[in-house]
Amino acid sequence: MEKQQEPKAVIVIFGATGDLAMRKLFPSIYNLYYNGQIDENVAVVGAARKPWDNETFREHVKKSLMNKVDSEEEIPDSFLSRFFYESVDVTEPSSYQNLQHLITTLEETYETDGNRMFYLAMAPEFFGTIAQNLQAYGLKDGQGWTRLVIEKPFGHDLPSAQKLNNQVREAFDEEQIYRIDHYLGKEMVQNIEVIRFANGIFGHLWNNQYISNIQITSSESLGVEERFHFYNQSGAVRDMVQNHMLQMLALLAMEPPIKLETDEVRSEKIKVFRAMRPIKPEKVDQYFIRGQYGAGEIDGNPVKSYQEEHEALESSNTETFVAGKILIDNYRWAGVPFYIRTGKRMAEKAAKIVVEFKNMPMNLYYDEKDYQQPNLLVINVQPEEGVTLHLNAKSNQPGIQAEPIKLSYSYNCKERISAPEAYEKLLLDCMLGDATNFTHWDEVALSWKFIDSIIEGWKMQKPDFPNYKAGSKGPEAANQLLEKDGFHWWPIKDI
Ligand SMILES: NC(=O)C1=CN([C@@H]2O[C@H](COP(=O)(O)OP(=O)(O)OC[C@H]3O[C@@H](n4cnc5c(N)ncnc54)[C@H](OP(=O)(O)O)[C@@H]3O)[C@@H](O)[C@H]2O)C=CC1
Ligand SMILES: O=C1O[C@H](COP(=O)(O)O)[C@@H](O)[C@H](O)[C@H]1O
Repeated sequence: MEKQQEPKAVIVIFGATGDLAMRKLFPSIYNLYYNGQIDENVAVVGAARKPWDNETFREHVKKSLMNKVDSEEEIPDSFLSRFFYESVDVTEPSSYQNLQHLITTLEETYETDGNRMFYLAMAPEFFGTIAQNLQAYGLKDGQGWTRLVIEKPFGHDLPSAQKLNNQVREAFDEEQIYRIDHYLGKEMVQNIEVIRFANGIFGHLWNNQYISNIQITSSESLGVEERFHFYNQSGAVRDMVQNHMLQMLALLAMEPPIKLETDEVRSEKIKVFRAMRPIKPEKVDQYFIRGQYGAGEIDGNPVKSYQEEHEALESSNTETFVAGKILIDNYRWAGVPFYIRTGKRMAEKAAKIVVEFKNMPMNLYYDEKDYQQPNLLVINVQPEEGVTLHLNAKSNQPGIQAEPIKLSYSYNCKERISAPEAYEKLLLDCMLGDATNFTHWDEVALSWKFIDSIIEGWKMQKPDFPNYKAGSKGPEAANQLLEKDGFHWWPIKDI
């Protein structure tokens, strides 16, 4: 994979007036600029239908940074002046001709070596059209590299993802396509590989001889907000499990790649997706459970049920919570359940991975009949970023010989500089030609295949929704899923 160390490019953001650009993309570009990771050889073109000019767009970009930067911090003109706006309708050929003209001019001014990044921050129904028009009107054929960043969701199921992929692949090569999964840009998700492959104590124990189960949780306290329309057609399994949760699972389960290179890492992840035991639709209830929140309370404030949030959601059968057990049928993981859990309107906003090690065969310090304290490796993905190792050590309490202790390391406290945001890292990776933390088509296809049969199983029966209270830990069935295997969910707070 060709890599380039000096980020030089014209970045075209389709959907530049939208929510993602405002909340994530502009602040990330600013941080890259502020930290000196991009400089004079980068220009940004915002493209959307609003009839804005450069000045209006620059004001909008400035506004997007206000929540992110110190109130004293002036956004320098040298930063804002590299933002340009082109009013386009992505379905109109003339839009691409105008864009081509602007990009070519900026390439000369900013000496970008003809490199072009097209970021599709638009509704998914436009992904294929834009890719094909970029090719048809010659925007893809610059003098340097051209890369296409595609937001999620990449399809709604395997057939639609396949159709979209065919459209995109008619115009772009796989090497040019950067399918974004922002969890792969998170500091602690990237840390999974380092923890596993740079530490003998974990590397040697990372298998079914020593690990009893692995739990991956991403819980949110927010509801569906303005995205209810999209979310109601998608649900938690498509919105979170098909992508973020399975990507974390793949990083936890994959074999060590022979090198830390894009193709090697991806190929190990793909093997994990191939080894996931398919869930037959008629057996879905044994492996996956779903939930939808009813009214409840979060931080002392009353919260409406999902169905009450908008009239379009009335009597909706869309799940806002999923918990599942995934088995990986290979030599390393046979018999070790990977439990995943994600939901909206839960008590906490947190993402966490807990690796539970098997108990000692004969523990001298804990009576077999009593509750044993297994060793846990906890990877705190967010909001705190860090790792905690749960061990047992001598107790100084009278009558108690051993007690659980924790060794903790928090990244948030490490240095004054905060960890870069996921989007920031991924944008830079794309400019540097590093696709390791983007998903290959085979990963997307295999994960949809796995998810589709779960959804097929769910379609066979009407769910009994709502089945968990907003502000709770999810439906009781999620606890039973683990209890029948002799396990329980580890808490997501204070662990
Ligand atoms: N927002 C988020 O937190 C997340 C979003 N995503 C994904 O990112 C993508 C964008 O999401 P989001 O920003 O929320 O969406 P928004 O609805 O906020 O923005 C959509 C953008 O598309 C533009 N647009 C719509 N139709 C056209 C058209 N025909 N021609 C040109 N521009 C058009 C709109 O601008 P205008 O009206 O001016 O044309 C707007 O800039 C989606 O794929 C979403 O799934 C993924 C993860 C999180
Ligand atoms: O992709 C998505 O992720 C967010 C959760 O991301 P996080 O970084 O805040 O954990 C989720 O809210 C959204 O529904 C989903 O589309």
